[in-house]
Amino acid sequence: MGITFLKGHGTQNDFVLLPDPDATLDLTEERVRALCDRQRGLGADGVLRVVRTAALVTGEADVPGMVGSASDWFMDYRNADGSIAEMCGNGVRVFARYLVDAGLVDASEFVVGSRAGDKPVVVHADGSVTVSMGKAVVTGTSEATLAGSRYAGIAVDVGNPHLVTTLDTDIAELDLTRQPDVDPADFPHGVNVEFLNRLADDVLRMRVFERGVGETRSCGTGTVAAVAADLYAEGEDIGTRIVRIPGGEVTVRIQAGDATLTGPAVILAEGMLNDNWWSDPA
Ligand SMILES: N[C@@H](CCC[C@H](N)C(=O)O)C(=O)O
Repeated sequence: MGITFLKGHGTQNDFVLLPDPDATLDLTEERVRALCDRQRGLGADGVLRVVRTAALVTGEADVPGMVGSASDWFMDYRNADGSIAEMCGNGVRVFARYLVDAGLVDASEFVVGSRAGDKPVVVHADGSVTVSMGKAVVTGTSEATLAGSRYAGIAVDVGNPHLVTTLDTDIAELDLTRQPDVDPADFPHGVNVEFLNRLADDVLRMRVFERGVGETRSCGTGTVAAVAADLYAEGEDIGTRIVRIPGGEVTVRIQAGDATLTGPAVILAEGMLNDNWWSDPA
């Protein structure tokens, strides 16, 4: 029979989508790791399981963010290493694009459920998607160490944890093949680490080392954290920035109590997973 999958990306942060409306798929860590592996699997930064929220209410009642949700569809996000994360800003935009393209939602504005709560989305005619991420909260300061250099950073909670460092030197020179060291006391559940250059007052360049993945070509929550940290450093509460990442660019607008993220969201392929491989992903 096979298991349907789709492949999508948001500014080259790429995902395998698994439509699972009735929440029947057994999505183990091993299966996620195999799916995301770029040699033995399809290759992706993460997996988006597409589940009806009502199916989780009866089937997986302990999923955070789902209780009291006004959503019809829940984004069950997994990192490439199989770990679960609370939120994925690019993922939710790709998820919304899929729901509309597949005819599962007949509206351009709706709510997607996630472990970080309901996220309102707007699917635009030009292919881009805006998500309201809620409030990005500056939680303190810390530092990251990379190749012996220490970088002061601002910690930001966007539903998931981030540490944003702003450099005077060119971030293109950084070696992000290795995970930056951080203080585990500050980040007991790990952290996504962003490196920024300010190109202009309203334009940032960013690279990111994602928790549970490694360097990715974009991170939606990371871009929101970056703008929140940049505004904080400038002594401002609200503002809009274009964030250039290796996979393209997004626009982040921070207002009182909310942050919106806008950028492209693409579904590029659909296929079937072999049942034998799913039973025993080699
Ligand atoms: N790429 C995502 C973030 C995915 C989760 C992150 N790796 C974590 O563990 O918190 C995004 O677009 O936000």
